Amino acid sequence: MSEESWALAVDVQEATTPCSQFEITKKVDRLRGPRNLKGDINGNIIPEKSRGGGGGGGDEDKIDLAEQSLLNKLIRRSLVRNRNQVEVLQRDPTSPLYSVKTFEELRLKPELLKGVYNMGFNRPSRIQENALPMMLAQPPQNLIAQSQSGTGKTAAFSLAMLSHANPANKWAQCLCISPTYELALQIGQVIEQMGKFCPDVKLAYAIRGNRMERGIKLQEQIVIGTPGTVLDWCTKYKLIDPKKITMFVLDEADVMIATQGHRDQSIRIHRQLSKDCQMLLFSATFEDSVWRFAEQVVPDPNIIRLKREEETLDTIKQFYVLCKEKEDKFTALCNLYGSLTIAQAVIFCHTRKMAAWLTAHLTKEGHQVALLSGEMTVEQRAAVIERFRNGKEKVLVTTNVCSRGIDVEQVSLVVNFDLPVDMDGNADNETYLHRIGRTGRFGRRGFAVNMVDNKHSMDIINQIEMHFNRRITKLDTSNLEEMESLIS
Ligand SMILES: Nc1ncnc2c1ncn2[C@@H]1O[C@H](COP(=O)(O)OP(=O)(O)OP(=O)(O)O)[C@@H](O)[C@H]1O
Repeated sequence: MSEESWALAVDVQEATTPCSQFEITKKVDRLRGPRNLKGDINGNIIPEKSRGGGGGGGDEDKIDLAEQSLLNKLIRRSLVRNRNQVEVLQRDPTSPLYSVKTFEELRLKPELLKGVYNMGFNRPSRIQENALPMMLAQPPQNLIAQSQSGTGKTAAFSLAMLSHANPANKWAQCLCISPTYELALQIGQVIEQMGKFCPDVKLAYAIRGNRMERGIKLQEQIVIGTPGTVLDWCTKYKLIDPKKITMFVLDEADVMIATQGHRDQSIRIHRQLSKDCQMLLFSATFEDSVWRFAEQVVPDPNIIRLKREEETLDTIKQFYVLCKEKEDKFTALCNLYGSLTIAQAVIFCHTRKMAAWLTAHLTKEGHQVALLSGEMTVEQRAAVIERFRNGKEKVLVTTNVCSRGIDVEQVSLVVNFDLPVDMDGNADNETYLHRIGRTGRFGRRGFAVNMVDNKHSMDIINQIEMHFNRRITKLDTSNLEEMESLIS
């Protein structure tokens, strides 16, 4: 079928049997069974291990778990919203369950409390309410805590380590391992900031490049590092006596086990610790593999979980536009943009090449455009997102690489210049949800426009419609009146 005729066929089909296709695909979807959607209204980047960005095409961006995590940290300004209840599973269900509503209730050292308030924290976050009393309890309790990125885990264990460290003892007492150099530095910054008024508590970084003399003993009470270097410091250089570590923190367990060699190194470090050492493990996700690892590292754990908030398409109007080729998509995009009052828009392309092409053309048309793609460093990506967030550019063109990284409340339009597909070329519903889920946040109305340029992409739209059971309406961007009446 030629492009003209398939577009016509779609028109005819829509005009005559408006719901039939919708119904059929719905049935197919039911047969396929439910899919595992991990919603996140906060725009967190979620591991996409199983996906390669979809559908072939050469230069699509791949996403690295540790990079995602770092990007989240770099662009996050505050706690993410989560209205779900925290689930607590106590090791000893008969012991009373403590939770705190204020930092004062934790009876912290005044200098530490000052550091917490100095960071602008007024009250504990949802996960901190339960995790902090458990981490600070006497006798020490082991903990496995899972909640999405941005809910306050790092701040919680930083506070626990600062509270636990005894400045009178000049040896390493708290050991924290993190999957990468950059992530370790980020944690270190939190500890330094929070411990600003506790000058006697010192921090050492066990990361590559930080060369130490063999045989001397570390004087610092807190050590943060990556598994390889920490292992060297414990075994080869003997800078740390693992038996004197009384608090062990394993951060980002999901990222850790996804990184080659880190799982085994973490277990080797763990084996050297004393049986009485308090074990704390944190993870943003909790697949079976993470859980199995957690159980190995944390005996007799208390477990705290905060489920993600489900993302919803309820407040989002979804459309598709029939186009012939990329130039046509571009014209449709310009029509759309010219006729609507749009605060800010995010446009998703499948490949870097397409994103670069679109950015160049939009810029030529006089739009202020930001481009985000995989060849940039994480810091560059964070800077682009920051500029966009501050309204320096009104349009952000991007590939899958940050489909979940941007948390910009003023985005009212998301355009799928290329539709999200999985490696088999089928609709990638999860990515679709995350892309357009960033409009219409917190009860605001948002619009999503999908560019459809062949029969296959029309099939994808149908698959998405059925999956979410939400209508995606055809939009004619050359008909201003129709467009205004639909998008209002
Ligand atoms: N009690 C609090 N009150 C206000 N802000 C907080 C509080 N706890 C943490 N924050 C802030 O919220 C943001 C997220 O916190 P934090 O980094 O601890 O979360 P996280 O769950 O470890 O996420 P990630 O793994 O992505 O770092 C940070 O900007 C942090 O400064």
